[in-house]
Amino acid sequence: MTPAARPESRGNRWLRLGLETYVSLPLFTLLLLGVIWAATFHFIGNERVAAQEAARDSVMELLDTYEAQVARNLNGIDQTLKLVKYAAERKGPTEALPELAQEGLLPPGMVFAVSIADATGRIVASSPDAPGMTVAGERYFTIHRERDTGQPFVARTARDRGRKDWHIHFTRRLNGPDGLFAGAVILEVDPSYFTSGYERARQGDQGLLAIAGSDGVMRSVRIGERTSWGQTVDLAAWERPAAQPWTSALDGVPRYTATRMLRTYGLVVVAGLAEAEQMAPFEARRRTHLWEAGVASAVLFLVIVLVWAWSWQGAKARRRIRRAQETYAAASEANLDAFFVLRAIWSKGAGADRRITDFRIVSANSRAEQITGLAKDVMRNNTLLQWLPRARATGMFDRLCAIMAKGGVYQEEWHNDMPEFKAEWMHWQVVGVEGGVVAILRDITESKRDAERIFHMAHHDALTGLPNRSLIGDRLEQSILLAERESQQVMVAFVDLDSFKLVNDTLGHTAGDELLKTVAGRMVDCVRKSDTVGRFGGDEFVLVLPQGDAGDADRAALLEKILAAVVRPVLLDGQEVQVSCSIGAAVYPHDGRDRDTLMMNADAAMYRAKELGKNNCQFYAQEMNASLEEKLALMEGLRRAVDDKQLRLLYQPKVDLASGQVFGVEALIRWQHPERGMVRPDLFIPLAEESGMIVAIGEWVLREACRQARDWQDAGLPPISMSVNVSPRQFDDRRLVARVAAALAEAGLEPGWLELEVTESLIMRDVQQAVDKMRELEGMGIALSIDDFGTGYSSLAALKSFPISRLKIDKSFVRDLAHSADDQAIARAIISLSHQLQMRVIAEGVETEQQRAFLTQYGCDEMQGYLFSKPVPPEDIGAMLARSAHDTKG
Ligand SMILES: Nc1nc2c(ncn2[C@@H]2O[C@H](COP(=O)(O)O[C@H]3[C@@H](O)[C@H](n4cnc5c(=O)[nH]c(N)nc54)O[C@@H]3COP(=O)(O)O)[C@@H](O)[C@H]2O)c(=O)[nH]1
Repeated sequence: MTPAARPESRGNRWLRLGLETYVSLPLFTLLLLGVIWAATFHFIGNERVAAQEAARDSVMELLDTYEAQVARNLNGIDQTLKLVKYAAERKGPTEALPELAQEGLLPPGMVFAVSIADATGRIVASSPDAPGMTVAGERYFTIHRERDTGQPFVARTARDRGRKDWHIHFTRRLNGPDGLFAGAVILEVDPSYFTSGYERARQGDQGLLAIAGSDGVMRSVRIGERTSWGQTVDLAAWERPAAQPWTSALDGVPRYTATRMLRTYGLVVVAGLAEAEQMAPFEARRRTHLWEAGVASAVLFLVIVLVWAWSWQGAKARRRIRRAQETYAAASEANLDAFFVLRAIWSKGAGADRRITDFRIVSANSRAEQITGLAKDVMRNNTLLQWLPRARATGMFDRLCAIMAKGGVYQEEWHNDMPEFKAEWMHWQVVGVEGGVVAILRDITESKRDAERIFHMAHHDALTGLPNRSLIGDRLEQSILLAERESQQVMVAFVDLDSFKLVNDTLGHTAGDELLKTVAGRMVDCVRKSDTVGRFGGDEFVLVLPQGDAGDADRAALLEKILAAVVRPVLLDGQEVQVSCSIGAAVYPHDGRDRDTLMMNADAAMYRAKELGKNNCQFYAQEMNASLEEKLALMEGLRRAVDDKQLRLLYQPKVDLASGQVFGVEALIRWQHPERGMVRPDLFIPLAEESGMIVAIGEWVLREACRQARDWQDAGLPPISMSVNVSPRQFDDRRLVARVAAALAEAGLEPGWLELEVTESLIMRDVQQAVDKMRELEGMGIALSIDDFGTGYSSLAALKSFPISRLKIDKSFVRDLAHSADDQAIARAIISLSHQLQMRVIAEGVETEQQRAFLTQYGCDEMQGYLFSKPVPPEDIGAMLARSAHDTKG
C-alpha cells in the first residue's frame, strides 16, 4: 500500500478537521461573540452600579439640602411663635399682635396665619383676622393646657373652622404672670410651604419631598407637581438606608428614599428620587450598548457566514480531491490495470519556443511493476524517453503531447513491439490532466488470443480447418462485389459426398472424420490459393471460385478434376475406402446476381447431380428450380396460417446447471399445416423472413408467448423467463419496441420475465443501430441474449457495448463435445469470454450426460436440450412447473 493509501489515524483526523477553516471559524466566531457579549454585560453591570451609586448620592444630597431648608423654615416659624408668645405674655394677647404687625415682625399673612387663643381656647387675636374662632377642642390646645413642655408643638395638617384652607398648625403654650396656662400661640402654615423647594429639573416628575410627624402622619408630601397630606405611613419602614430602591404605599413608585429626624419638632423629613427617572440615562446607555453589541454581532455573523461558506466550498473541493486521490491510490493498487502518472518536462524559453521535451514518471502502481518488470522507485527516477528510447520513433511521445494539449481521453488497442513491456497486446487509455497525462495499460493478450481463436473457430470448420458456412457466405459476397466491379464471373459449387453415411455407420465417426479431412485436402489441392474451399456441415462442401473470363469448358474441367480427386481411394484403419461426390454449380452473373440465389441454385444443381446417379457434376439450369413452385405454395399457405390459427408454440425448458431448476423456456414455433401436418420452422421461417411475413408472425409469437407466461403465473406457478426468437427482419422493424410493449401490456406481463434472443450475425450487420435498439428494449426492463453464439463474427469491442445478459453456445459446438477437442476448446472459450463480459452462458442442444458433465465442469451456467426435455406443448410445461413447485414446498 502506498503512503497515500494508508488509513489516517484518529488523532490526525481530528487535528486536520480542527485546522479546517470551516470547523475552526464557527468555533472562533462563537468565542468572539461570547467575548463581545460578556464584555457588553460586564460594562452594563458596571454602569448600572455607578448609576445606582449616583442615585443614592443624589438622594442623600437632596435629603441634606431639604433637611437644611426645612430646619431653617421650622426655626423661622418657632422664632415667630416665641416672639408672639413673648409679646403676648408681656402685653396681653390683644395688643401683642397689632404691635408686632406694626413693627413688621410678623410673617406675611399670605403664607402664615398667627392666632392667639386665651385659656378657654377662644381666639382673641389673629392675623389675618379670624374672630370668634375657638380651638378649645384641638389636640394641641389640650396638650399645652395640660403641661408646659417648653417645646413647640406641630399638629396634623387640618382645616380650622374659621378658615377653609388646610394648614399645619405650629403652637406654643402661653403662660400667665403666675406661670399658669394662659392660652396658646398658633401659627398656621400652608403645607406646600415645606415642599416648595421641589426642583423639577433635579428631582424629576416623580421625586418626593415630605415631612411627617413622629406619629407617622404626613404633614406635607410633594410628588412632582402634586402636594398632599394626611396619609399615615410606617415611618420605621421609611427610615431605611437608601441603598435599594423602595416602593412605598403612597403611589407604588419605586424610589431611592432617605429620611432624617428633626427631634426638636418631632418631625421626619423625607427625600425620594424615582428609580425609573434616576436610572433613565443608564437605561438609555444600556439600550445603546446592547444595540451596538447586537449590530456588531450581526455584522460579525454575516462576515463569518460568508467566509465560512467560502471556506466550506474550499474544504469540499479539498475533500473531493483528497477522496479522489485516496480512491485513485486504492483503485490503482487494487486494479488489474497498470497506472502511470506522467508529468511533462518543459524546455526553457517562452511562447512558441517552449515545448515538452520529455515526461517524468511521477507514480506507478504494483501492476505497472509487473507489466514492466521495473520497481516503482526505478520508474520514478526515470523519464519516459530514458525508459522507452523508441517512444519518439513510434510516435508515442508525440501522441502523449497532443493528448495533454487537447485534454480528454484517448484509447486504442496496441500490438506491442517494445521489449520494455511484458505483454504482446495492450489496451492503453491516456487521459490528459493538468501538467501531464495518466496512462492506464491493460494486458489484453489473453482476451485477444481468445477472440482470435473464437473468430477463427467461428469461421472455420473445426474438423477440416476449412472456412465454415458464414465465412463461405462472406467470401462469396466479396467475390460477387469484385466480379461486379471487374465484369467477371464467380462459380459456386456445392459438393456432397455420395454414400458418406455408409462409411460413418460402418467404420465409425473417427473414420468418417478422417475421410472428410482427406477429401477436403484433395479439393484444396485442386484449386488456386485465391479460391475458397469450405465445409458447409456434414459431408457438404462449397467452393467459391472467382472465374475471371473462363468459359464453360474450363469450369467443367475443374469440376471433373475435383470429381477425380475425391473418388481416389482413401486408406482408413488399414482399409481402402472409395467415395464419390455429386457437384452442382451455379455461375455469377448468369445463374444469379446475389449470394443466396447462387447458393440456392448451386444446391438445386447438386440435387440434380445426385438424381442423375451421383459421381457427376451439373451446372444449374432453370428447370431445376421446379421446387420454386413448392416454395411459392408454402408462402401462399403461410399467408393464411396466422388468420386460420394454424400456428402453435412449443416451449423448451431452460435449466440452471448448478441447481437443476427450470428457470425459463424458449418459445419455438410450429406450423400445423392442414395437408402437410406439422411443418418445422427451418422450412417456413426463412420463407417468412424472405417475404416479410415474419413481422406479423413474430408479433403473433410475442403476444402468444407473453399471454402464456402470464397464464402460468395466474395459475399460481412459479414465474419463469420466456425467451422469444427475433429474426433479422423483425429486428429491423421500426415498430418492434412498440409491438413488444403492446404484447407485454396486453398480457399484463412484467417486462423482466421476457427475454429476446437475437442471432450474432443479426446484430453485427449494423452494430450502432443494434446497440440503440437493444438499449431501448433494455430500458424497458427486457433481457437480451445472443443466440447461436460462435457461428457468426463478433467483434470483442462490439460485444462489450451490447446490453446483453446471456450468450447461447450454438448446438453445433455442443453436438460433438465429447469427442471433438476443437468443440471443447470453443465451448471453454465462449464460457470464459461470457464470464469476462459479465454475462451468463447457456448451452443449447445438450443431449447427453457427457455433454452436461463437460459444461458443468467448465463453469457453463445453464443448459437447454433434449437431455432435459424436447420442446413441448404449454400443458406439459405447466405440469413440470407445478411438480417443481410442489417438490419445493414438500
Ligand atoms: N424467428 C423465429 N425463429 C424461430 C421461432 N421458433 C423457432 N425458430 C427458429 O427456427 C429454428 C429451428 O427451430 P426448432 O426446429 O424449433 O429447433 C429448436 C430446438 O428444437 C432445437 N433443439 C433444442 N434442443 C435440442 C437438442 O438437444 N438437440 C437438437 N438436435 N436440437 C435441439 O434447437 C432449436 C432451437 O434453436 P435456437 O433458437 O437457436 O435456440 C431455430 O433457429 C429457431 O431459432 C420463432 O418463433 N421465431
